[in-house]
Amino acid sequence: MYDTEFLDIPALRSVRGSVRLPGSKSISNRVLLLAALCEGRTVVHDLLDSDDTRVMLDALRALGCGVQVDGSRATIDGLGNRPRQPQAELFLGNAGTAMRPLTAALAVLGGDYQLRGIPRMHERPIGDLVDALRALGCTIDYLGTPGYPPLRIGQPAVRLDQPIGVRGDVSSQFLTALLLALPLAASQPGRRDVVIEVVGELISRPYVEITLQLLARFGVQVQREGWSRFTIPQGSRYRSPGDIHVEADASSASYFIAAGAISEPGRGPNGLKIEGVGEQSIQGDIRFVDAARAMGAEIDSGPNWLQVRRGAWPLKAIDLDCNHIPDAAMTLAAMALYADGPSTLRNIASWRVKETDRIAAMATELRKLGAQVEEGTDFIRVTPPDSTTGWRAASLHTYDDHRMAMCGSLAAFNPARLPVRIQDPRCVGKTFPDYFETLFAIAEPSTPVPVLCVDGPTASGKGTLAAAVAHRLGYHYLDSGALYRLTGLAARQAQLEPEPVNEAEIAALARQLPVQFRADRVWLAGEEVTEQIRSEAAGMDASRVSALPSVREALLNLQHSFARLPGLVADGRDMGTQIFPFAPLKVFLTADAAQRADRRHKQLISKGISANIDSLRADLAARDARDSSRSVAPLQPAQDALLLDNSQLSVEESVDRVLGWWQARQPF
Ligand SMILES: Nc1ncnc2c1ncn2[C@@H]1O[C@H](COP(=O)(O)OP(=O)(O)O)[C@@H](O)[C@H]1O
Ligand SMILES: Nc1ccn([C@@H]2O[C@H](COP(=O)(O)OP(=O)(O)O)[C@@H](O)[C@H]2O)c(=O)n1
Repeated sequence: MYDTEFLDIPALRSVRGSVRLPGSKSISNRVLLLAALCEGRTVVHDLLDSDDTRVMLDALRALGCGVQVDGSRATIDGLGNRPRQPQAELFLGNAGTAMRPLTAALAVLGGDYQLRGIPRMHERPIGDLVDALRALGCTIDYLGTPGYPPLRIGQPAVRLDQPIGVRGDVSSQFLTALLLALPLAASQPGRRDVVIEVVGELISRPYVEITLQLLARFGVQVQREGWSRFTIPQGSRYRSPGDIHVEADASSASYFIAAGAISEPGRGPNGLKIEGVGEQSIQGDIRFVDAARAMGAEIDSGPNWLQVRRGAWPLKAIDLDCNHIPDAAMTLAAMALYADGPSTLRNIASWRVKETDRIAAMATELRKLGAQVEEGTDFIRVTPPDSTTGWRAASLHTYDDHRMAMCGSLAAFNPARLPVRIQDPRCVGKTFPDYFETLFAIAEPSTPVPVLCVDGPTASGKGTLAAAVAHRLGYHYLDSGALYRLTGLAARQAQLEPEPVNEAEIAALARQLPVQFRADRVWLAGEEVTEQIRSEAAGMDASRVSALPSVREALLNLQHSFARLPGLVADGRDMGTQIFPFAPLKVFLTADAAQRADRRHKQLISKGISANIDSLRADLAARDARDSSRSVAPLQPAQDALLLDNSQLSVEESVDRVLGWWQARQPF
């Protein structure tokens, strides 16, 4: 997951290959609650690991439920009809799929519970559900603004003699919450059928369909008359299905369906394969497939997969009632940027009470990209930017809304080849923590991947600066010196002196270097050598092998392979002059020699490596001299490099200076 302030996505041309998507949020949280409410053990497979599922798991633990998570598998030991903790304070973040059903279930079961969330959760209405539960005899108090969380739940005196009325036109989650909670009441001895009547027209019906299907998997068959009356038969009781698999998230699939539909056709005919969900999915958002087809996408499907490629181009504008796919419809708004005219998405009033006011947010952000957008209480109309002159490079605000961030990324496929900035990219953690990594793994950029080079003499602080800048930008990091250090070590291990007589053999080793970088650690042929290559002796060997032209040549492809989406910060001696000559920013970092020797001395001592300051100064001078005077790729600033002498600067000041230069080169 990108935990950066923003993420700059270079212009993208196409997607190809295959993606496996994380489990559905709606199914994951429903299944977790159902598993907690029944007796016995349920093993949940392919569970989504995200902010919203984590708050649900934490809540279930707080209620005394047995919860064990191992990767994407969770083992839940259910509570039966009674939480083991009669009193608890639950923090539910911004997860509507946790807040609403837990409110209903706990209100029916009774106890002393407080349910809270982040500030936005306290602005998301819950009054209709509370009204329905109070009419049923539940005790619920508002702890803040009436009609909104936080809530306090007490002991109920449940009455089932009347049908329970609930509004269906604000959020279908209220009905879902009652459907999940009321089997607990129906299972009590002597109780009667429980009848729920929906007041107003029910929106987002497919989500209710998911609820009904999952209730059936857990042993409760709800009878439904149209979409207005639901009966839970007397004596209904939750029974664990034992094992249950969560489908991949159909809403998450929508971004990749869209990407496949707008992706330039590649060399191969097949487009993008999406695994984990097929057209027969129980999730309502799978109907996004029809909308995408209407816009021109070519989509094939099998039992658990979709295959997408571009069909009509530009896409065909649509005018669609999106009530049945409220979440995935946001993706259509992004696809509308590539259509042949204005597209109108109707019946989407529920967007206004989601993670943010999504109609207003979408209108504001799409306008930044150059689209004309008209919004009403329950519709949005998007007129795309002119494909040759209308696009703008934009920094998109994401409103702590995962879908705004994922939709925004689709603007990177713009024909003007402009990058797009996604602010606060970590908000995708709500449903799809690795969304951007997944996108980058299958996307091809339409312009070279941006590279920021930091070159300079030994111990000037290149590695420190480059790694920090990479971290702040969410970019990959290449420590090219480590490759020469590794080559030096490989030569030693092969009993080869780092001398010109052995040049061909050392170059052969460098070409096949069995190296792996993971987190901050380095492996050579399966052996961890992170510390070993940091000694001054290893540095000296590196300097010697690096003077051999065929060794430099042999390491070229490996270095280029680090330039991957979304970008790279590379440090070394010749990043800007030889390896990435077209890099948009090159920094030549220096500090005076005494300072550098002193820094290196402190650095080695702090790592527990003994060092002598005098010999360090001498080594440093020798290395500077060799690196600067060698015939190939001598250490020197690129013509277009910016010089930074950090003798008097702290690390943070150097990082801020370089980020400032980088920002000045961005179009937003
Ligand atoms: N601007 C700076 N001010 C003070 N110390 C620094 C600065 N930059 C780096 N250092 C320290 O100097 C040492 C050498 O830095 P390093 O990044 O390993 O250099 P290089 O990669 O150029 O050999 C490290 O201990 C680092 O913390
Ligand atoms: N791009 C690069 C990086 C390192 N090198 C060589 O590899 C040696 C070790 O590089 P390094 O960056 O790890 O060294 P320090 O700057 O940390 O001392 C340097 O002394 C250079 O001779 C190079 O020639 N070209």
